[in-house]
Amino acid sequence: MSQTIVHVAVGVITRENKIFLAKRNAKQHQGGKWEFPGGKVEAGETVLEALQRELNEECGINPNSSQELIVVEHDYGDKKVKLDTHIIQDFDGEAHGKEGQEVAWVEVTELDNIDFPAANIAIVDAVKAKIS
Ligand SMILES: Nc1nc2c([nH]c(=O)n2[C@@H]2O[C@H](COP(=O)(O)OP(=O)(O)OP(=O)(O)O)[C@@H](O)[C@H]2O)c(=O)[nH]1
Ligand SMILES: [Mg+2]
Repeated sequence: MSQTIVHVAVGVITRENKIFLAKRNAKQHQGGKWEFPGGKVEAGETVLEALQRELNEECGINPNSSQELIVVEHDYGDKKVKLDTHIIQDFDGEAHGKEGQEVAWVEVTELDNIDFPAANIAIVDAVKAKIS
């Protein structure tokens, strides 16, 4: 049976060679793993609108600009996702776990040691190539 692809806006929030990560709630898909904040693009929304909304809801920041980084499609078996990933260097507000989630600022060089969902391997490679 063919599955719908879930379109996700993902934000790589960065400052001084560090990246802001959040831990996924145990009950969520890929629960307990670390993620780049973001979420599903809703009907009638552009990716950038979804990115703005999700980063505000989840981390309390408002991006002033963003750059496209990579689009990753991945099939988890139980779910197919398309991660539309953007780098955010310029933002207002102090990034924090607004929904009570665990968060961390991690050096780019440490990203290889983080427990991410499988789809994120390609994102991490793109981040390392772009920021060092
Ligand atoms: N935000 C985010 N989602 C990711 C990443 N990697 C990855 O595979 N995903 C997958 O993308 C899908 C959608 O993301 P999400 O669960 O954050 O969506 P959302 O904020 O709208 O959540 P909700 O459904 O709990 O309201 C999930 O299946 C999640 O496992 C990542 O780095 N960041
Ligand atoms: Mg989310």
